[in-house]
Amino acid sequence: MDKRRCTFLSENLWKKALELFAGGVNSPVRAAVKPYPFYVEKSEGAFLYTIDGQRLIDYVLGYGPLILGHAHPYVKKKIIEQIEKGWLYGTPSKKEIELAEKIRSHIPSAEKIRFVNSGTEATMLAIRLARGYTKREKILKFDGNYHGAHDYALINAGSAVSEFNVIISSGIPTSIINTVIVCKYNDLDCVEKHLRTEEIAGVIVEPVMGNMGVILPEQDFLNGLRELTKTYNSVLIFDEVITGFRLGLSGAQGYFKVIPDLTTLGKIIGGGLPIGAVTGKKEIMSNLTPEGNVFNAGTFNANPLTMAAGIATIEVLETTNAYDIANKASKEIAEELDNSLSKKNFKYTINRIQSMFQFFIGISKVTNADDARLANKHLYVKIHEKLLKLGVFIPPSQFETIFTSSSHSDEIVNLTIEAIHKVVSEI
Ligand SMILES: Cc1ncc(COP(=O)(O)O)c(C=O)c1O
Ligand SMILES: N[C@H](C=O)CCC(=O)O
Repeated sequence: MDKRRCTFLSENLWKKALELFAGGVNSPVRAAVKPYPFYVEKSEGAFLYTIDGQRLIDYVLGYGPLILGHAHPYVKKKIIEQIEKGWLYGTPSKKEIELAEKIRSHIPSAEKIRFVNSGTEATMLAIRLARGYTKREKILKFDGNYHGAHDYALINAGSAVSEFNVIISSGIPTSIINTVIVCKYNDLDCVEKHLRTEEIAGVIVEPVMGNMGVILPEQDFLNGLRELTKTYNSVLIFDEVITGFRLGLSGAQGYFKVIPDLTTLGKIIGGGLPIGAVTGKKEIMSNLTPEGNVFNAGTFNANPLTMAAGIATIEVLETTNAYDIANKASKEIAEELDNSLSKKNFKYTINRIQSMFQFFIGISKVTNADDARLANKHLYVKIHEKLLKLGVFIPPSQFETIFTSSSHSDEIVNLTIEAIHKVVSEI
C-alpha cells in the first residue's frame, strides 16, 4: 500500500479524530467499536465498504433509517432530481405536502403533522405540546426508553446513555429532572399509581423498545397505557422514531392496534437524511405556532431534499415486497442464531419483531431494562468483534437493535448465518 493511502487508514483517522472530537466521535455509540471505529469509504445495498478495504454486511443500517439498504437506486434518483431543483427554499414546497399526505394515509393517529430535523427534536416538541395542551408539567417515561438527547427525557434512558453509564446526564437542571417520573417497561401498576396521584401532562413510550436491545411490549401494557391516559386526561405519546414504517406502513400503532394521541417519527421517513416529525390529534397539534402558542420553528424543517428521500422510501415500501424480504432475513438469522446458541450451556434469549431483533446471553427472559442490564455484555461485545472480523457488522452495544433491510438477500443472509455459526462455536 502506498504511503499516501496509508494516511487514510481508519487507525490514522482515529488518531486525528481523538484530537478533533470529544471521545473521537460525533455520537457516542460509534466509539463503542473497538479498538477504534472503522471509517467508511462508500455504502451500497447491504454493504459498507471501509477505507481499509473491508466489505461488511451491515446490520446497523444507520441505526434504523435504511430499511431499503444503502443508496437504494430509486431513493438516490429522487434525491438527485431534487438536488437539480435546489435543496433549501425557506418557504413551503410541494414535497412537504406529499410526504405529510403519505404519513397521514398510513399512520392511524396522524391528523396534523410538524416536520423537524431529528427524533430528538420531535420528542422534545411532543413533550412541550403535551405540557402546553394539558397545562401540566410532569412527564412519565420508562426505564431504558431513549427519546433523544434533550433534557426532558434523558433520565434512565437506553442506547448510549446505558452503554456509557450516564444514567442522568450532568448539565440537566434538577428542576427538569424533578418533572420526570420513571416506571419499569411493561409495569402498568406503576403508571396507574402515578397517573392517579399526580398531574401528569404526558406518558411517552417506545411501543417496542429498541434502545435496550429489543424489548417487546405486552399487548395489555399498550392497551392499559391507552385506557389509563384517557381516564386521567394525560397525553399518550408513542415514540415511533424507530418503529414508524419499520414494523409496517402503520408502525407499532397499526401493528398493536393501539392509537396514541401524539406520535413522534424520524429515521425511515427521511430515507436516510436527517428528519423528525410530530403527528397526532388535530386538537393537540393545533396548539403549535403559528396556529397556537406552543413554539416550534426550524430553518431546515421540511427541507425539500429530505422530503424527496422520505417520499421515495415510502413509495418503495408501498409498492414492493421490501418488508417481506427484511422480515424474512431477520427471522432466518434469529432462528439460526437460536440454533447455534442452544448448543451452548448458558441461558440466553432472542427478542424479535419484524425486521428488528437482539440477543441477550446469561438471562432467559428480557421484558424490561433491568433484565437487559443483567445480560452478559462482555460476551455480546466479543461476538460483535468476532463477527466484524468475518465481515458482519452488528451494533457494538448490547443496548442497540440489529436491523435488517430489503437488501439482505438470501445469499447475504446465508453468509451471515455461516459467520454466526463459526463465531458461536468458538465462544
Ligand atoms: C425511539 C427513539 N426516539 C428518539 C431518538 C432520537 O432520534 P435522533 O437520533 O434522530 O435525534 C431515537 C434515536 O436516536 C430513538 O431510537
Ligand atoms: N439508539 C440510537 C438511536 O436509535 C443510536 C443512534 C445514535 O445515538 O447515534
